[in-house]
Amino acid sequence: MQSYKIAFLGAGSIAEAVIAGLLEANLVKGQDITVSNRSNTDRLSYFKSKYDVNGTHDKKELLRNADIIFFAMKPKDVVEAIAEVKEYITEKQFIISLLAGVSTASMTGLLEKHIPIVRSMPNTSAAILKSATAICASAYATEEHLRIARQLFEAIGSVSVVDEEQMHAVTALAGSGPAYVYYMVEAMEQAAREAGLDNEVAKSLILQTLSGAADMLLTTGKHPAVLRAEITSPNGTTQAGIETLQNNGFPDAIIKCIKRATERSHELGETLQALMKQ
Ligand SMILES: NC(=O)C1=CN([C@@H]2O[C@H](COP(=O)(O)OP(=O)(O)OC[C@H]3O[C@@H](n4cnc5c(N)ncnc54)[C@H](O)[C@@H]3O)[C@@H](O)[C@H]2O)C=CC1
Ligand SMILES: O=C(O)[C@@H]1CCC=N1
Repeated sequence: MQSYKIAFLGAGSIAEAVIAGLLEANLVKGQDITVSNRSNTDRLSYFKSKYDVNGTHDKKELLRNADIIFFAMKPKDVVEAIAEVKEYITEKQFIISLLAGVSTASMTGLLEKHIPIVRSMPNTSAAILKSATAICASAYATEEHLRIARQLFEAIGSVSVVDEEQMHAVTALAGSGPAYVYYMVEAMEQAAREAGLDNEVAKSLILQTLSGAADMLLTTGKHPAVLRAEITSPNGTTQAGIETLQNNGFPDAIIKCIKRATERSHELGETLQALMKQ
């Protein structure tokens, strides 16, 4: 891949996961990445020492040589962030937005110029090259911008190209998705503790079970219901467990969870639009 100078506006969890992944994949050199945040100097020092990237609070300096600018602040902070940097961004650069809920049209409105934007939704598994990322292009992004973004995200996981309206559901499913799995692991660990299992033994059993199940889905191509049936002996332990999940609304809770997170993504975008009208 051609070498690009990359700037990050925001140095939080997702910026770190993406940077760690890009460096691990050897796609970008640390010295070609510059990171900025609102004011936390310790956090920039952490990035510099851990990843050998550049850090600055000087937004002009950050953007001067950047080919690609990652937007990685919270949605509520994007108005202030764009106000601070818009005079330094040119149409020759392009933005990769990681923001949940925020449309490329809103960002273009705030930028007041036709900067190409590729809206993206990775997840924190980017750090180990296992992100499930979806991307879409703004009205001013070309196939070439989409191709470059795709290449970057393919180095750190899988990439799906979607319509922008679908980004809300994508965010609920895959952006937030790892957190739901971690929550389930927390519950499994608690159950193991209550059953008197040694913590280390329980952890090893749970993690191998999860990773084995994910690999079974990936490698066999079988429908999850078929794989589930293969485990469920009539009147056995699995049947008893699954019935308990059903009686406690497990499928319904998961469906509601993803619907509510999708709705929340819409709300984040609407809050920003209301702010822009003020
Ligand atoms: N955490 C996650 O798993 C994922 C988060 N996202 C999106 O990424 C964005 C960041 O999320 P996190 O990393 O979790 O947040 P975070 O709170 O960990 O980091 C936000 C960063 O933005 C910086 N920031 C705030 N205002 C700024 C400004 N005006 N200029 C420059 N930097 C500024 C903060 O100092 C901080 O470094 C959000 O929009 C979120 O929707 C997307 C995919 C996954
Ligand atoms: O919780 C959030 O809003 C962000 C978006 C996807 C993951 N974290």
